[in-house]
Amino acid sequence: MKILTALQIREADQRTIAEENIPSAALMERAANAFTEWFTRKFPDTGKNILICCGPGNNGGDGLAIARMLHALDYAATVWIVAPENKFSPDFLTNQERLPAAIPVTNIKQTSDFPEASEFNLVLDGLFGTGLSRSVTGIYAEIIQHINHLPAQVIAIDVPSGLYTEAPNQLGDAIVQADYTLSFEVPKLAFLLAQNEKYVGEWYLVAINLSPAFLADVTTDKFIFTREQVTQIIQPRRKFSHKGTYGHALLLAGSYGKMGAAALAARACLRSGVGLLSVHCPKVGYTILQTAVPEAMTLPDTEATHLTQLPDLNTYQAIGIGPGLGKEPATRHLVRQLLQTTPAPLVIDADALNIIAEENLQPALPPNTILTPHPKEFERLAGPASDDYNRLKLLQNFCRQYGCFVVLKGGHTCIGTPAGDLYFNITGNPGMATGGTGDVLTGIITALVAQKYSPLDACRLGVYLHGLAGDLARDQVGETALIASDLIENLGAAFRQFGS
Ligand SMILES: NC(=O)C1=CN([C@@H]2O[C@H](COP(=O)(O)OP(=O)(O)OC[C@H]3O[C@@H](n4cnc5c(N)ncnc54)[C@H](O)[C@@H]3O)[C@@H](O)[C@H]2O)[C@@H](O)CC1
Ligand SMILES: Nc1ncnc2c1ncn2[C@@H]1O[C@H](COP(=O)(O)OP(=O)(O)O)[C@@H](O)[C@H]1O
Ligand SMILES: [K+]
Repeated sequence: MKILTALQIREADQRTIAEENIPSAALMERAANAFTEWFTRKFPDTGKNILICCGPGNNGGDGLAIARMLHALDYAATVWIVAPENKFSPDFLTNQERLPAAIPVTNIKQTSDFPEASEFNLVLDGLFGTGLSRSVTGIYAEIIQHINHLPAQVIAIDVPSGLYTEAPNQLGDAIVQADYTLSFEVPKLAFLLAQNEKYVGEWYLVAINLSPAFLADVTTDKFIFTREQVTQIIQPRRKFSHKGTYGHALLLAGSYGKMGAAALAARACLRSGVGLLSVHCPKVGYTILQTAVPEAMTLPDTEATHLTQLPDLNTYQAIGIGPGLGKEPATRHLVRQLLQTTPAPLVIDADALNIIAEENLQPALPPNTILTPHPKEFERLAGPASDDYNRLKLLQNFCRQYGCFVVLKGGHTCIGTPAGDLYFNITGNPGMATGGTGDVLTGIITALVAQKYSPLDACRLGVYLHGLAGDLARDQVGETALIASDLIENLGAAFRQFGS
């Protein structure tokens, strides 16, 4: 699914109106209908007092149409029209004419127009949508502060008012802090970034059937990957296949006190369909791994506490390195050697990433290598980012410069490709913010690479299924008690959703 800019969304609206030969107010009606349908399912209690704040543009027009629809469904709707300049979009005016006289309306042009405090349970924010062109000031900013201080749940129509859809706001900008954002047809980049969490809340998309031809043709470098795409990527196992069909993976992982990371990565790798798995670990890990993961073969290093020597690398289809590795001098040397000599594709995580950053080994990364940093590890590799938008730019530049795939982990994990494209994930939950879940992801992606998925498909499939396993685990134990092993236990159920 493509992530579009505000400008592209405006073009999509216009193309839809032209191709269907409908008035623009009909598209607004469709949007308002879609919003109302979602709203009545989410808030079926018609006893609630609903305030609908409308700005002067089409976002306000949506608000007026929604007010009319909610009124017809017996909800108690009150409208505030905030427009100091008395200039309205044509579709706003159309919907103002259609507003039933029974709905109370207050026109607000200045602070003294503010009504006496009333008791609202819900506020629908229709001040500004994708038409926002500058920071909000004056009476609009006052209204936004007012909304943010009301003890009511706030639902943003299309976009939280005051939030730019694809660029950072200025510090101190007035922005609506929504509990929910219900957006039309396409996701906006702003929704996917941690810095906007308190404005966007939980976000949902509703279809308004924008021109399929336009959506197919429009170009973007930012995407969300969907369940449908995962269905297309995932390969069923074949009847006459054998363990050789699904690849032999090697994991280089673990050090004294961190063998758990190796065990988690190994178990996740096996649960993700790899044919054979070997784990190269320090000698202290031998008994631990043979006991915790009997399905894996164990190749002990000559050194007790950390990895010092590469094993023969010639029998593997994928090599994963990093979980629990430590940063001893001999291990640093091993990482450097691996980058120079690997005959198989690499998946690199954790301390292996830190070693690459500290030793400035980025230029030695073999093409199409997959790196799986969290934001701190990425900062060590690519330098500090001024904000989440800037971090995405650094991500694109890094992937282009070194010809690699980077899985930048977080609430919406983002995969960068050597072509500079970005793919965002929508599965997963905050229960996964716990030690070891990243090691699980390394194991999953290594298994998928060993099974000959392309690097991009291995990343997309791996990240999606990892998050889905987390969501299934949450259904069982909740978010607080969730631990990394729960993800592994739920990988089977995640794969089974795709018949695999
Ligand atoms: N036919 C369409 O174009 C459709 C539009 N839709 C709605 O229309 C919205 C976009 O509407 P508009 O393009 O009218 O824009 P908005 O309603 O977001 O903004 C209205 C106007 O306010 C002005 N403005 C921008 N920033 C301002 C600021 N900081 N202070 C004061 N004034 C400011 C601009 O001139 C802008 O055009 C979408 O978010 C969506 O809610 C939906 O009804 C679907 C159909
Ligand atoms: N709030 C969150 N929502 C969804 N996924 C999350 C969240 N926090 C962390 N995760 C996921 O959990 C994993 C954590 O990995 P990482 O930070 O490397 O932890 P560790 O090294 O301790 O295993 C990543 O895949 C990340 O996307
Ligand atoms: K809005």
